[in-house]
Amino acid sequence: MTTSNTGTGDMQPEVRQELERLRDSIDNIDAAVVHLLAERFKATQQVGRLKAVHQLPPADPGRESRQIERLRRLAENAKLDPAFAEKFLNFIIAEVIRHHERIAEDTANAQSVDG
Ligand SMILES: C=C(O[C@@H]1C=C(C(=O)O)C=C[C@H]1O)C(=O)O
Repeated sequence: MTTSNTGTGDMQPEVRQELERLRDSIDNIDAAVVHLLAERFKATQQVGRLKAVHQLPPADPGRESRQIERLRRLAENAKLDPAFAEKFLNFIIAEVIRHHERIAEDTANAQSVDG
């Protein structure tokens, strides 16, 4: 067992209060991020269905490059590490492309069953 302080038990009341205030703010921001991501995925699911019906490819590398450039610029202006912003967007886009591949597969299977 270590002696390091990992909890909030033995903290001065002012420090505890400030920590709670900051953590409340972090919780609100995390909730906003989840809601924004949910909205983004709702929109990308619609793009996925549109692409599947019109037999367009799941990924669009040109669009992705433009988004990454734009997000890096926004990050720099907001004093956020642009490399982190790029990694974060790439992580989300990879998940979206997986969804689009699945939608394309399901759509193709449904069309072959329908004849
Ligand atoms: C949502 C799209 O599909 C893919 C996912 C993207 C995204 O999550 O922003 C961007 C380009 C595509 O690779 C799209 O083509 O707009």
